[in-house]
Amino acid sequence: MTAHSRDEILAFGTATSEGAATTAGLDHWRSLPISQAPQWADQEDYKAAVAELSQVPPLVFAGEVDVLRTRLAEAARGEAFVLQGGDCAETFAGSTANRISARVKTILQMAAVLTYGASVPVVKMGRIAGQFAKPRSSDTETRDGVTLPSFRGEIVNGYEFTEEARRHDARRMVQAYHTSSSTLNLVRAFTQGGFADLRSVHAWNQGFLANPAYAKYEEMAAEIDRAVRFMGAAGVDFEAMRRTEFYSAHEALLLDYERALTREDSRTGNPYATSAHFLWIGERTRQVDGAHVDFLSRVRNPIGVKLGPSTKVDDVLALAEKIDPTREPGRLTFITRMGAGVIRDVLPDIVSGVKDAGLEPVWVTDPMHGNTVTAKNGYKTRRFEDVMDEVAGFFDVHRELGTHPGGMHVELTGDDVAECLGGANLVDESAFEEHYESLCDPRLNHEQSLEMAFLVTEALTHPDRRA
Ligand SMILES: O=C[C@H](O)[C@H](O)COP(=O)(O)O
Ligand SMILES: C=C(OP(=O)(O)O)C(=O)O
Ligand SMILES: [Mn+2]
Repeated sequence: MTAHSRDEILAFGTATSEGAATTAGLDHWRSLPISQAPQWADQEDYKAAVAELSQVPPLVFAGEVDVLRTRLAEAARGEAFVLQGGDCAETFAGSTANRISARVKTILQMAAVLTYGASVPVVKMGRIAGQFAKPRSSDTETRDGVTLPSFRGEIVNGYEFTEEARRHDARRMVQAYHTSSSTLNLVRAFTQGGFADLRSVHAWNQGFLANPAYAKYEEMAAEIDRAVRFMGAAGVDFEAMRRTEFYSAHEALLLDYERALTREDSRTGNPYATSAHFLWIGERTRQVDGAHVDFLSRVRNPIGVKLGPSTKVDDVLALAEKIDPTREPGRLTFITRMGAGVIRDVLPDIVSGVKDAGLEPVWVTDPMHGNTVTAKNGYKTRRFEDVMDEVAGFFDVHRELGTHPGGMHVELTGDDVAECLGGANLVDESAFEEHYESLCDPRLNHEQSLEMAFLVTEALTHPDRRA
């Protein structure tokens, strides 16, 4: 996140539909078909929550959001690489200092590997400080003959399998806001207060050096240390290295929440979603005439859209026309999540259709969501080799078409969990019982995340070799 002026902070007003012309359509989504919306149990609680959220301070500022758009424009041109990472579903209880710092540190380490190894600036973004709402394949879940509403993320209901916990409780939106606020406060402190200093690159390593990814990281950190000492001796001013830009992002699934946190930038009259810098539209809610696409087309934040294996080129062009009619650099990111088995077959038509239409979005790979399988013992999991194969397919397709592989979007944690199978320090199913913590999708653990960063660096520096 970048420094912002006092004027910018004061520049937000509550975005009312009666305001400037640009904010007039902010409630149009309410008249459109909507997927994955909760059914709030208590209307009074709902009204009170929305009223409260309409008055709270913004979590992010217009100036920061505008800078991020320019960074994404660089990634679209192939001048930077985007790294988005974090939980599938954040939790209130998991939003502790230790866990947040482990996640931020993991992203910083991966970014250091990419920046140092591939000499490319990395746009760092967390699925953090707001990633609380989950779309589900099924509205209900059945256990031992009992059927209850599915868990939809802690902003909607609780994970516990009881009728009370699974009720859609609008007061949770307020708790999600406050948890996002304290999380982002810590992220800002870490990334602006010296924790992200590249001179700490060594101190971020936390694992046993016998594990290959940690050993490799240690080697790289020693090289960076040497380079830093050399630059220091040569009189380089390190002040800029103490801080790093770090952006927040989540799926903009819960439109009640997003609408209530939208504010008008009084400098321009433009509406900004202030819940996060970057918002994306999920695979299940990207209908071009639906509520989510309509609402997000009206805020100034850079917008991502997930694209799954059934995506048609015409849908993609229609989404681009609706969300980015003026073709503003950095406005639009397509996050492809095809599945390792089909990416080489389905991605080329989409990318070439977009290229032929003269568009230049950021192309990001999400190698997680097309590769989910159920393990023999019932856990949702992903194989590290499938994840890496999708990344390799993504690089292959963009290399063949002459387009830019602009970044990756990964579900990961800084903790030593066992949720995804494989990796150099082999995780197998027997570890799930004790070390599977995710309430939704399986994440790469800390070591698997680092391993991925090394493999992707290789793909960026030697495009002829496989990731
Ligand atoms: O990230 C989210 C999941 O992929 C999504 O919630 C679907 O999961 P489900 O099939 O378990 O509902
Ligand atoms: C639900 C998610 O992804 P997708 O919309 O791609 O399925 C997610 O990112 O957690
Ligand atoms: Mn997920």
